[in-house]
Amino acid sequence: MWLIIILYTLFLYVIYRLIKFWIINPWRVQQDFFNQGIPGRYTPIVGDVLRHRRAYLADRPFSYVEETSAEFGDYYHTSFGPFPCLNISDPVLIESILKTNTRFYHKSELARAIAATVLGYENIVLVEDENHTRHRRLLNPIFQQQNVNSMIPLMVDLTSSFLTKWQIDTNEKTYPLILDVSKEMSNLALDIITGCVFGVEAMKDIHIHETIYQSIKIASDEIEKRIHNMIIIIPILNQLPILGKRRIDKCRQDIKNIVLQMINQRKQGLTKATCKGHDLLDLLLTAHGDNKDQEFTDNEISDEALTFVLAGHETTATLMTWVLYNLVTNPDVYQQCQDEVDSVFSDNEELTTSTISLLTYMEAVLKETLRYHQPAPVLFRTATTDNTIVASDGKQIRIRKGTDIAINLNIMNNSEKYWYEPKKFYPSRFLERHSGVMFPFGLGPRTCIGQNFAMLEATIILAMVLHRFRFELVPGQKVVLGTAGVIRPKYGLSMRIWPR
Ligand code: HEM
Repeated sequence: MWLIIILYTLFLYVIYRLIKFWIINPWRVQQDFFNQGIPGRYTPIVGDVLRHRRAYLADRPFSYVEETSAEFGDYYHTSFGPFPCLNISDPVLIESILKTNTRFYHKSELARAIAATVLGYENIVLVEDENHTRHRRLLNPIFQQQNVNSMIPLMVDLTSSFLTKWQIDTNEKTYPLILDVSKEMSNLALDIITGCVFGVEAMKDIHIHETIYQSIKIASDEIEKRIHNMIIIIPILNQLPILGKRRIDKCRQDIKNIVLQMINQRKQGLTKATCKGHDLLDLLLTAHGDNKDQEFTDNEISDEALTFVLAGHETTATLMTWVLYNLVTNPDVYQQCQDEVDSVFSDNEELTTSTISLLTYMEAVLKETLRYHQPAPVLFRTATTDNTIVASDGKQIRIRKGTDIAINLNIMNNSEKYWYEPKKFYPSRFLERHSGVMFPFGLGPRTCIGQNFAMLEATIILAMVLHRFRFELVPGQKVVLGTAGVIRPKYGLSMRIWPR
């Protein structure tokens, strides 16, 4: 009898917790927003998940956010399943969350669930508070401009050997090549980041190369599927070894074993960096800030190395894919960029810090692409404590602990409030005085640590690609923004390519 009562009570308790989690909590948070006069929409249980999904399936993934922002403005509340969310695209609020009040905000459970699937929790992307400060203090020097600049020859070599794959004998009349530049840029960015992190010698080892490449590709595909079927946001279920989780765990373990083996070999002096200065693995092995006791353990080094690869791979590949698209769809811009590249290469010049600094229009093209097709368009945070933030119109917003914040950077990038003719791809705005605001690499203490690296890499790739090849869009294809953390084209991006 007692056993039945206990089981029954337990059952009621579980039901109560579920109702509290799925219905009562989101309702309370959203009701609180309504009471403060903040616009928004409350849909019990599913929240706006179905609206997101409909927009994605209709090949207009951003239409949902665009339409909702147009309806409610620069701050409004919705929920994503059981997660109540304040959506913001107001620069003052963004600065408040990412910079001024950063101690009240952690990475959101959703962002954590996605990143931790492959990276685990002990890496710079996911550690919080003092632990993050320690990681950042040790890692910041690695990405100082002089260290990054010392990798220019390596980036040039890696890009050059990748591009030989596009160079076939012209007599074969096989041109134009028709390639999915989205895939090509993904492979090229992976070559560069793995070469710069682990060294070219290590990546020439077929076993290492295949394990890392295959594991990253399989894990990324599985994660993308788990984002779209929403399994990734469902607590407990997302930990079960089903729906790709087992495959992802295996990839994670395979990469980890290889990276630990590489660290061991580097420590024993069996391998060395192949660039003029140090590669990122060297720099990680010697990172100890002011205090030797603060050095990273091998496990941490392995996690950080993999973090650089994952954080720096698809982001840069996405930027390069959209920059090529923006060039071929804007012939005047393409021509101006091409002229600049040709003038730099005219005297058989090589790419060095000084020749790269001459590519000012190209820099503007890259910046305009970051505005127009921001690779990481939405950042997520969760409030760790009740607090109040103030919007640019002076409105005070009380945020309850546990509320998610979706920072819609792309809405701000495309808003007439901040940009002149935002729907136009117009790189020259970055050569003129402009009052636009954008944060393509985030803001505050968690701003992208690899941004110098990324901009340098993007400039080198674009300069070399334009110097050697000519591009045209394959007509008639469906070019659609995809969303899985970064905005790669959903159906790829086919281009015709000729040597110059
Ligand atoms: C165009 C290329 C890139 C873009 C658009 C980009 C964008 C971003 C953004 C927006 C953040 C902030 C995330 C947040 O606040 O939630 C970030 C963080 C980060 N990025 Fe990048 N990134 C790029 C390339 C790279 C590269 C090449 C690397 C490494 C070599 C890298 C490593 C990181 C790391 C480690 C963090 C976490 C920093 C922290 O939490 O302290 N990123 N990135």
